[in-house]
Amino acid sequence: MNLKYLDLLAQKYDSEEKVATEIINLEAILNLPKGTEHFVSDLHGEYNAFQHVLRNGSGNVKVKIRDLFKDELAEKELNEFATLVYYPEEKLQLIKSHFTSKRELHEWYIEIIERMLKLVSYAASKYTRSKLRKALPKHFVYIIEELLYKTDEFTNKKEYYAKMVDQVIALGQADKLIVGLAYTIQRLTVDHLHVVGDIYDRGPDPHKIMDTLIDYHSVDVQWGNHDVLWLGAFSGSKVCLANIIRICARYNNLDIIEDVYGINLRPLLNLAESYYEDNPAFHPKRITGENLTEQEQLQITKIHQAISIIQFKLESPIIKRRSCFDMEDRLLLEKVDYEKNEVTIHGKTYPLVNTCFATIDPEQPDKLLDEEQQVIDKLLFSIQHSEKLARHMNFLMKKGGLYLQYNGNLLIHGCIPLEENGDMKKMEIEGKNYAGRELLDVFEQYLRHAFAHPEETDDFATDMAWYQWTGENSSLFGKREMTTFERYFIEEKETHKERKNPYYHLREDEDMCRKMLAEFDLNPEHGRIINGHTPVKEIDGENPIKANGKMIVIDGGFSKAYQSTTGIAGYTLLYNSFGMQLVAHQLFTSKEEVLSDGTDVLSIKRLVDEELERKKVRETNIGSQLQQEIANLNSLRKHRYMD
Ligand SMILES: O=P(O)(O)OC[C@H]1O[C@](O)(COP(=O)(O)O)[C@@H](O)[C@@H]1O
Ligand SMILES: [Mn+2]
Repeated sequence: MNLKYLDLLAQKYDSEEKVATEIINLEAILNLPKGTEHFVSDLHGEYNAFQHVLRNGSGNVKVKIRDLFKDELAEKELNEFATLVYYPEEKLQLIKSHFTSKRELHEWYIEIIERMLKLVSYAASKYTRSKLRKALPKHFVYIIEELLYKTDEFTNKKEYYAKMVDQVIALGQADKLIVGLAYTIQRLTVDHLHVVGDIYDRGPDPHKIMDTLIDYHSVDVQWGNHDVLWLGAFSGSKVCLANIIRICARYNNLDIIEDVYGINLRPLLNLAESYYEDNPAFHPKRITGENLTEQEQLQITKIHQAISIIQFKLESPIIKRRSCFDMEDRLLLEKVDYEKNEVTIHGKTYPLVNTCFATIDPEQPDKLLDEEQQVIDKLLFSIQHSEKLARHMNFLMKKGGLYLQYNGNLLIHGCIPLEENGDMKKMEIEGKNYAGRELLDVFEQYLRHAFAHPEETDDFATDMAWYQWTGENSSLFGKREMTTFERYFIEEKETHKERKNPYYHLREDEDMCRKMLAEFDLNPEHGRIINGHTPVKEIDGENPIKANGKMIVIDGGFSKAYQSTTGIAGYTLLYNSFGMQLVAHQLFTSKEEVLSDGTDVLSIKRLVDEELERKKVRETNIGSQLQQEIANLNSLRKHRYMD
C-alpha cells in the first residue's frame, strides 16, 4: 500500500475509532440488498411517456403501494394514491378542489401524510439512513425524520407527533410536504437509471429529457446512433449537422433547433425558398396530428429538401477521403443520370421520382453552391455556440459511453459487429486492425477526440463521428448501408432495405451471447446483454428475451412513429435484488388521463430471472469499490494504529 495514500487517508480517519466505525459502516452497506436499476432505451424525444415511466418506476411504485395497502384500500383508492405519488402537484389540486370544508381537508392531510410516511419507510427499508436523508426534501428533513422514526410501541410520543403534523397543516406546509414525500418515494424506488441510447430525434422534446437526466440522482447513458449524430454535429461535423436538421424537418420538429437551441434557420429558409417547390416525398410526418397551415407545411417541405441535398453533397468528399469507411457504394449523386432522371445502384437502374436537384451541377454533383456553403457554415457556428446544447452535449459526454459493463451485464445500444460465422468483425483504422471490444474502444476514443476539438471539422476523428451514425462497422448503426437517398427518390422498395449485421440473428444464440460477454470480460454464466435500437415487433410475436435470457432487447417503441410496428409503447427493465423483470408498457395517452381516471397505463411484467438468493450490494460494481475502500482502511488500521 502506497504510504502517501495512507497519509492522506489518515488525515480523514485520524483515530482508530474513526477507522473502525467506517469499516463497520461499509461492511453493513455491503450486506444490504442491491439497489434497483432501471433500464430504458430509445426514448426518441418522447418526454411525457418517459416522465411517466420514470415517475412510476416502471410500475414499481404501484407494487410497493399494493404491498402495503392492499388490505385497507380499495382498487380505486390505491390508484388515486399512486397518481398522487406520480404527479403530486397536479393531483393535489384536483383532490383539494373536491373538499367543501377545511375540516375534511385537514383530516385528509393527516391520513395522507401518514400513508406517505409509511410508504417512504417501506421504500427506504433496504437503504441506509444516510441515503434516505439525501433523498428527503431539504426543508423537511428534520420533521420527516422525527415522524419516520416514531414507533408504535412508544405511544406516549403519539401526541407529540400528532401535534407536529397539525402544525405542518396549520402553517400551510402540508402541500409542500406531500409533494416532497412523493418525490422521495419516486427516488427511493429506483436507485440507478440506465439510458441505453437514442434520446434524440423523431419526438418533440429530447431537450426536456436531457434536463431531467441532468437533475436525476444517479444515471448513465449508452449513446445511441441518434445521440452520436448530435454529438457529431456539436463536435464540428457538418454532415451530422445536416442530418439532425433533416430529421427535425422530416418529423416537424424544427422548433427544437430554432426555439430550444436558439439556432437561426433564416439563412436556410432563404436558400430553400429560392430553389425548392412543394414535393410530397419531403412533407413532414404528422405523428401527433398537430395542425400545420399549408404555408407552414410548404416551408418545412422546402427546408427539408434544401438540407437533404446539402447532406448528400457533404457525404461525398468524406467517402472519398476515407477509403477505410468502404462506402463508395454510397456515392449516389455520382451514379445519377441527370438527363434520364435515373440512378444505377448495385448494377441495376431505377427511375427517380420526386427529385429536387436544382442546386446540383451534373459535372460536379457534390459541389456545394456558395449559398449552401454559407448556410451550413453559419449553422455550424450557431450550433457550436448554443449554450443549452453545450450543456446537454457535455452531459452526454460525461455520463455516456459506447457501452458499459455494470453489475455483470453489458449495456449497449446497437450491436457488436460480427461476421456471419460469429467472429468479431474487423475494421482497419489508420493501418491497424481492430475488432470486438477493442474496436468499440477505438471508436469511443475518436469520438472523445472530436468532441475535444470542435474547431476541426474535416479531420479523421470528426469524420469518424459520422461513421458511427452510418458506417457498416459502427456498433450503433449495425447495418450495411443507410438508404436515405433511395427512400426519398426511388419507388422500388427493394432499394429501401437496410441489411442488418449478422449480429441481429446471431444474438438469438446463447453461446454467441456468452462469447460476446466474455469478449467484454464479463462472466457469461451470470451476465446478460441489454440492447436497444431495433424495435421488437411484439405484434408479430417477437420475443424481447432472447438466447435463453442472455439477451434482452428493450426497444419497444417509446417513439410514436414506431408504435404501429411494435404494437406496444415501449419496454423497460428493472433489476432489483430479486432478479430482473421486463415491463411492457401500453400506450401512454396523456398525463391528464392518468390524473383524472386514476388508472395507470397497464404494465405487464415478465420475470426474466429469479435470483435464488437475494443479491447484495457486495456483488455489485459499487460493492467492489466499497470492498477496496475497506481494504485500504484495514491497511491504515494495521500500519498506523496496530504496529
Ligand atoms: O424512419 P426514419 O425516421 O426515416 O428513419 C429511418 C432511419 O433510421 C434508422 O433506422 C436509424 O434509426 P434507429 O436507430 O431509430 O433505428 C436508419 O437505419 C434508417 O435509415
Ligand atoms: Mn438506434
